[in-house]
Amino acid sequence: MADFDLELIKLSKTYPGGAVAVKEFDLEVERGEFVSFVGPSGCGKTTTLRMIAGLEDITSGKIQIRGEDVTKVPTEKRPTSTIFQNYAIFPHMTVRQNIEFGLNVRKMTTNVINKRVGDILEKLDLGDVANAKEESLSGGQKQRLALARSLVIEPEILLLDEPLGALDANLRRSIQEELKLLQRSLGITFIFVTHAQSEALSLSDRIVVMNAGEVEQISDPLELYTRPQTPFVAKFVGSNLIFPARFEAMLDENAAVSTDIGSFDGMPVFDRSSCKKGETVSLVIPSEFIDVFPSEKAIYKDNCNYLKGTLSEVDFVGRDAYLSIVLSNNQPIRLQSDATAIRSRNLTPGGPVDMQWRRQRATVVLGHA
Ligand SMILES: Nc1ncnc2c1ncn2[C@@H]1O[C@H](COP(=O)(O)OP(=O)(O)OP(=O)(O)O)[C@@H](O)[C@H]1O
Repeated sequence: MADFDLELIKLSKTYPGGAVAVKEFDLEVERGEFVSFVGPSGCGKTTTLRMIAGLEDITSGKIQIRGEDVTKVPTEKRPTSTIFQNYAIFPHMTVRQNIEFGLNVRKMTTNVINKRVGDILEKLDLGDVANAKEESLSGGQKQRLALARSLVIEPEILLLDEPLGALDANLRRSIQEELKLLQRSLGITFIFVTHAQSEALSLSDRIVVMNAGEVEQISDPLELYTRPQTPFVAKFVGSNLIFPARFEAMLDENAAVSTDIGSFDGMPVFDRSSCKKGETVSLVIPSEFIDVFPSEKAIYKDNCNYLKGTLSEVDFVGRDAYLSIVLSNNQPIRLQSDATAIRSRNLTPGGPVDMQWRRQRATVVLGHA
């Protein structure tokens, strides 16, 4: 058996009109991984998914599934199944008939069809609505029907294009949990396209961040959130403070940088030996790692960096606090913090504050956002 379930090798797509949608996309996915594609609208997520499904021709590169080159294999012969945002449920058919459809197309025997459909109806808790049509199904049931229809053909890879996009926020959260549990219990590979980075962060084993047809970073959610590799990812994922900076020198493991508002340091995510003094970099600090104190109450520690500012406003929204602060160069920033911690500090709008974070929490990336 091949090592990887799915391999994209320098996969590229230029549409006939000349639009370059995907550029030399390399990816290796292990069996049973949950991998999400995220990125701004038009960055090439759907095009990539459609190329994997065989719904879109590729311009160059290669797609391998379990070690076999499927680049020229027609969509119905690929071991993939796709779920689209609108589910594409046949409205004139019952739930059972919708699920049977793919098996009939594949000319399976009645015995196999009955067994598989019965199993999947039970697994996805659709038995009670087996004879219902789309119009009488809830959003969650439609979503499960779309899953059932895709899973019944026992694909090796399930491709999901914004499958939760049509659901309201509460239903979306509960279906997210179901989806993750189902994926784990089936052990099949999921490739998931979403606009919602929080969804990708909570569901995925790994996330691919795309920008203008190119891969910016492929990481697990924690790494992506805490160690962005590029200014684009720092801006796109999480809530980071990003300061344009110049590289000064390496201090042990950390890179020392200078900015308009002072000198700081952080973990470099570039080749340390090749970065030269004066090089353009950005200092990235996840806002969750920043503590804010009234200036007179700050206790200075060696393993931390500090930044002074003036608090202009605090908003409490449930468990979060949003602090608006103006820095010494008049730059306004906004920080998201824990409401309980902020309440306990008696911060006064208009007063001076000290922001503190552990040096190791900051990341230094090459280039400016
Ligand atoms: N059929 C097409 N013909 C020409 N250009 C296309 C076609 N489909 C997509 N494109 C272009 O290719 C690029 C990538 O589109 P794609 O739909 O893959 O992006 P996406 O990241 O999935 O966007 P969204 O999040 O909005 O769905 C865009 O610039 C888009 O305009």
